[in-house]
Amino acid sequence: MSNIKVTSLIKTFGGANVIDDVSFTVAPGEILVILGASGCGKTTTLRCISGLEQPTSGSIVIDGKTMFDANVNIPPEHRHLGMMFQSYALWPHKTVYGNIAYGLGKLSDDEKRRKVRDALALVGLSGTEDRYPSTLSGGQQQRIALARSAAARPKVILLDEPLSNLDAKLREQMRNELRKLIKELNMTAVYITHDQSEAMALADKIIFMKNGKIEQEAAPRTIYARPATRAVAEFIGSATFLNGTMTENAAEGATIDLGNGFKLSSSLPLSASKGAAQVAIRPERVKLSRAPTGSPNEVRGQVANLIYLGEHTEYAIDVGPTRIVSRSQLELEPGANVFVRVAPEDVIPMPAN
Ligand SMILES: Nc1ncnc2c1ncn2[C@@H]1O[C@H](COP(=O)(O)OP(=O)(O)OP(=O)(O)O)[C@@H](O)[C@H]1O
Repeated sequence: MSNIKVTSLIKTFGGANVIDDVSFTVAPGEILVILGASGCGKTTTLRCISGLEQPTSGSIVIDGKTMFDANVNIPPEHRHLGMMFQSYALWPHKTVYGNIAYGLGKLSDDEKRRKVRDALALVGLSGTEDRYPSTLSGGQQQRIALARSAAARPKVILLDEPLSNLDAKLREQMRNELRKLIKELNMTAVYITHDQSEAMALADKIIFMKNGKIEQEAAPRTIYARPATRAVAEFIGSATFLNGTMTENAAEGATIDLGNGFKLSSSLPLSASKGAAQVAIRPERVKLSRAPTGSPNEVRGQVANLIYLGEHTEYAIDVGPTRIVSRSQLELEPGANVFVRVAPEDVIPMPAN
């Protein structure tokens, strides 16, 4: 069962497919985050779901009802969606009550009052009906904006970078709160952002988009530990990419020879069958020691340079002609000899080009 089903979605602007055959589903109560660089098509996808943008082709089904296909195009106001967009700021000249009640449409005054009261209780701001947005903190305003989106109790809420106007600290606090509230309200959510840590913290599932296509769809942990492509590995966290020659490749794992006396084994198979191969390793997974530990994938290197970052130091280690980045708490000087190791399960195969 899914609450949102997008199938073969295409949107063309001026002859170019900015959404290029995108399909995904969102389960009831799930938070889907669409992540990707500016211009990858996130907003356009969300606008198609909301009905603000008309797709070129494809279909969109929400809660079992077809909202768009070749024969149907339900207008936004009849899709019963909650929307929280960056550009939908609160009206400064309306009270909290006025802001929330405005979106409720044609209801009796009593019903409106009840719904506003319920929505404010949900976000923990009961009793603020008569206040103006400017008398509330940034975080409280954000909660009012969510109350406004949720007041009609939509099953599905769409959020487009709703936290981007907040400062870093408040942003972090609000994203946790937002996730909690969406879960408490039992809403299905599609959230778009280009901030990877926001995506990680909020999502049950992440879709990574590039050039209007989905590069990977997976749980946050999987996206981080098993990025499917170089673009995903680069966007989420940082990584060193190593090229070598594959010497072994089986379902239980693979070995690539980096050509500097360092053979790296991976506990995952490589997608190529023979020849050149590429793997990625995360700096925080590259371990350093002054003496060898006897672990697999261990090699001697030399500290080329370092950046002290407080909780750890980022080292560039030269292993022959290969430079590997490591984040370590070890204190080493430039030029120091060091042993570098990376567990086979942390050697991530990249697709063959
Ligand atoms: N109305 C339009 N007319 C022409 N091109 C458009 C229109 N809307 C979007 N585009 C183009 O479609 C592409 C995708 O835009 P979209 O806004 O969906 O990207 P995005 O991933 O949300 O980016 P951002 O994070 O910057 O908002 C961009 O190249 C954009 O220039």
